[in-house]
Amino acid sequence: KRGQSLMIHKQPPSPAGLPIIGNLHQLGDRPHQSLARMAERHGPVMLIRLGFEPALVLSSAEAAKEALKTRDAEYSSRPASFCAGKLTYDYLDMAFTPYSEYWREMRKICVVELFNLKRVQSFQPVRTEVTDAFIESVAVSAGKGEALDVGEMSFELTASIIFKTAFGRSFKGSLMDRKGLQKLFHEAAAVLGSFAAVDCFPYVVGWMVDNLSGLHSRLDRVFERFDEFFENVIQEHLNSDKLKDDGHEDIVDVLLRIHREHVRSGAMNNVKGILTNIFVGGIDTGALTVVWALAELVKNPEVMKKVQDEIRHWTSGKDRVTEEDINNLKYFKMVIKETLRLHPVVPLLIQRKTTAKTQMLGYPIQEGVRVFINAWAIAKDPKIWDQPEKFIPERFNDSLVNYRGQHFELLPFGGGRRICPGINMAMATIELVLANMLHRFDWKLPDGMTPEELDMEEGAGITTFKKVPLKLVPVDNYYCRS
Ligand code: HEM
Repeated sequence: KRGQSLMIHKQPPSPAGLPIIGNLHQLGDRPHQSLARMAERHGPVMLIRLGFEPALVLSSAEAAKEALKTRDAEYSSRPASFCAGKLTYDYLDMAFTPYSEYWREMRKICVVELFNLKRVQSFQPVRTEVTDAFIESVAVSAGKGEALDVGEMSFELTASIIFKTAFGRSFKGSLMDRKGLQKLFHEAAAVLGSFAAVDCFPYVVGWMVDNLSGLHSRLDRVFERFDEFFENVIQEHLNSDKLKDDGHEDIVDVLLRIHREHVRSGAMNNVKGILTNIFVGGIDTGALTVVWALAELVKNPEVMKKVQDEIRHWTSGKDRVTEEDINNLKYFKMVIKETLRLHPVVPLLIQRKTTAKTQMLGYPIQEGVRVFINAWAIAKDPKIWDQPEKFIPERFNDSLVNYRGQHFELLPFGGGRRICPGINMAMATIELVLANMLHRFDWKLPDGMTPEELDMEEGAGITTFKKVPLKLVPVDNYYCRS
C-alpha cells in the first residue's frame, strides 16, 4: 500500500476529469487557453487524460527546456493522429511523421535542399515582385478610401509567394480562388486542431463517433481538394521544360529531383506529403502573423508612430523597403518579436510523443505519452514577463532573447530537433510585407471605431487567427508626401 501511494505521489498533478472522457470536455475550442488556466491551478507539469489517452502538458520555460534541450531525443516523436495521417498520405511527410529513420532522412534532405538560407535568398525576386504588386493594389483601394480585410489580403499575398516559390505558378487563376482556398485552409486547420475520437478511445467506438460527427466526410473533402491540386502541380512539372528554359528550380522541381535520385519508384506520395506541410504550414501562419502585428499596432498608436518613423527614416526618398533595408530596422524587428510573443500562431506547437521512459522536472514519464508544450502560456508567464498582456516591443531592447529555439520563454517556432525548418522563409516574407505596408500606408480603423474598441479575440483551430476579421482603411502616405 505504501509503495502504491508513493507511485501515485510521483505522478504529475492531474486536474479531476470525468469517467471515460477524462479532461476532454475541459479543453473547449481553444485548448491553449483552457490548458493555461488549468496550469495556473495545477502547475507547469500536468498529466491530463484525453479519453483513454494520457497527455503531459508543459507550461513553463523550465519544463520546455527539459523537453526541447536536456531530453530532446526522448520528446521528439509525434503521436498518431487520424486527421494528420490522412492528410499526409499515412505520415509520408516531415511534420507529423514519428521520430524515425524516415523523418531523419526527410529532415536532412529538406533542410539541405529546401530551407537553407541560399534557397530562401534565391526566392527574393519573387517576394519583391509579389509584394510590389500587392502594394500597388492596396494603393488603388486607398485611392477609393475603401476598408480592406487585412486577413484576406495578407492570405492572398503569402499564398502568392508560396505558390510561386513552391509550385512555380501564380496563385491568381489557379485551381483555387482566394476565398475557396482560405476556406479550405481554415477547414484543414479546424480538422487538424480537433481531437478525433479515434485517437482517444478504442478504435471501433472512436471510428463510429467520428463518422457520426461528420469528421470523416469533412476530412475526405479536404484531402480530395489537396490531392487534386498536388497531382495537377506534379503532372505540370513532369510535363514541362521549364527548368531547361530558366535554370531556376522551384520547390516542386527540387522535390521531384530528390525523388528521382533517392526513391526511384513511381508513387509520389512522399512528395505530396511534404507539399502538404508547406501548404498547411507555410501560407496561413505568415498571414496570421501579419494580421496580429497590424492589429496590435493599430491598438497601440504610439508604437505604430515609432515604428513607421523608423522605417521611413531609413528609407527616406525610396518608394519601397528592400530586404537589405530591413537589417537596419531595429525597432521594427522588436515589433515582430513582440507580435510572435503575444500571438504565437501555433500556440501548442505540434504535439510531441515520448520515445522512451523519461522524466520531467523530477516526475517519471512513460514511453509513448502525448506531450503538449504550451508556448502561448509560457510567452505570457508573469514570472518571466513584465506586464505580459501588454504589447511593449521595448521589452526586447538590449535583450538577447530570440525566437530561434534557444530561449525557452519564447517559442513561436518550437525548439529542439523538430523546430520549424521554415523560420527563415517565414521571416523573410513577414518582414518584407509588413515593412512595406507600414512604409507606404497609414492604417485607420473604419467607421469612427477607436483602438480600444478593436476586438482581439482568437478563433478556434490548430493555428490562432483573429476571430473578428481586421478591417482597416489604408491612407497612401507616398502621395501625401509628394
Ligand atoms: C510564422 C510562420 C510559422 C510559424 C509560427 C511556424 C511554427 C511552427 C511550429 C510551432 C512547429 C512545430 C515545432 C515543434 O514541434 O517544436 C513547426 C513545424 C514545422 N514547420 Fe513551421 N511555422 C511557420 C512557417 C513555416 C513555413 C513557411 C514552412 C515551410 C515552407 C514551415 C514548415 C514546417 C515544417 C515542415 C514543420 C515540421 C518540422 C518537423 O516536425 O521536423 N513552417 N512550425
